[in-house]
Amino acid sequence: MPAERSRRRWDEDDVRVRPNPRGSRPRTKERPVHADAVPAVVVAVDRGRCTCLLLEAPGALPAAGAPRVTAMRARELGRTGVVVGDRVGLVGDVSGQPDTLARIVRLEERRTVLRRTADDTDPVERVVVANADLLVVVAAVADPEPRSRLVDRCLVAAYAAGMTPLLCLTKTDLRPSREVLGAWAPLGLDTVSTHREQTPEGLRIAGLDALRERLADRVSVLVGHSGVGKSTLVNALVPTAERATGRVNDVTGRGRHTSTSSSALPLPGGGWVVDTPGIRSFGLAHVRPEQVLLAFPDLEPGAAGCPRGCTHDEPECALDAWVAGAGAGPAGQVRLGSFRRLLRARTGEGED
Ligand SMILES: Nc1nc2c(ncn2[C@@H]2O[C@H](COP(=O)(O)OP(=O)(O)OP(=O)(O)O)[C@@H](O)[C@H]2O)c(=O)[nH]1
Ligand SMILES: [Zn+2]
Repeated sequence: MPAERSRRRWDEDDVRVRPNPRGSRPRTKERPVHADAVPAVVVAVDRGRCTCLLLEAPGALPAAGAPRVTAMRARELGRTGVVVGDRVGLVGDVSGQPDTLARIVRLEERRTVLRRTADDTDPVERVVVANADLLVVVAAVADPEPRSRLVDRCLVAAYAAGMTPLLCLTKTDLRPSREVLGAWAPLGLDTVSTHREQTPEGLRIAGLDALRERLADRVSVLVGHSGVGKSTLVNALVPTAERATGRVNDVTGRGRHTSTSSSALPLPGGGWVVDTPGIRSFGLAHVRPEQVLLAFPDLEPGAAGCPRGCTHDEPECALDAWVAGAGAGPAGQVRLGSFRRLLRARTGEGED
């Protein structure tokens, strides 16, 4: 009963977003009662205290060296939680001096919303990161073996969040990436790969340039199963991050370094990476078939003939006829298969 109640409460103030590939400017959700509020973005949340970076302009990305202000949510925001990536308005002491505290009086409407699922320790499905652009799905080609269902689930989470997915295959020094790419090839996913190599200076991660290019001037979130090399990547990308790397812990699914709070780290080349040590799975129960279909523009027109409320995975679904009539081109059948695989990945217990 309490879980059900809190979930409903959460849903009431939750922000609904539509995937917005063009990334238009966020609209203001709360009435701007505080005309003097200064724009900022939340880069870390720790027990109700938010570290915010002041912005030159409300829509801008923060500069790494922007003034840092600690702030608390004002009561007038109601129950709405503030998460990393939120764009906010601050009043009060915004000097950023030690022991000062500003107040968050405004929360801008979220352009993208990445959620994580309820779990044993927390029965409420929560927003983890707001306004991130790119979901980097990190999977190792080996050690640990790639888990296709988990990758599929991450992709669905990206589409549902309104974020662009990027597949990052790590450890290609252990096995050629083409051996594992087959499962995702029909999705036409943007993919990069990284590997470790021995240099006279020691071990280093190679292949980072392509990844850096994708991350530049965007806000990205790295997700992936424990041990795939996320911390190693973050350390290589953000030399000051110093995240602990560890062995795979098959029992807990976590590495040695576990922390529950997310934080955004500035990339030397511009842009931010959000480190979310807590995310191991996503809540996908809320994801509608239509949201996943948006990721398949070649199939989308075929759904015009579907019955109302079609799950797109039922005998009456018009997509089969559309594909059979070559409406989606020569790859239509394979694409439809991938679409339905992603739909099915939303539900059921298992791998993650
Ligand atoms: N062979 C090889 N090993 C790698 C590579 N990248 C990381 N590793 C190793 O893989 C192991 C796991 O790396 P981590 O960076 O800790 O993985 P993680 O995804 O952060 O894991 P958690 O912290 O448990 O979530 C470590 O022993 C790394 O040294 C790579 O490109 N090639
Ligand atoms: Zn249908």
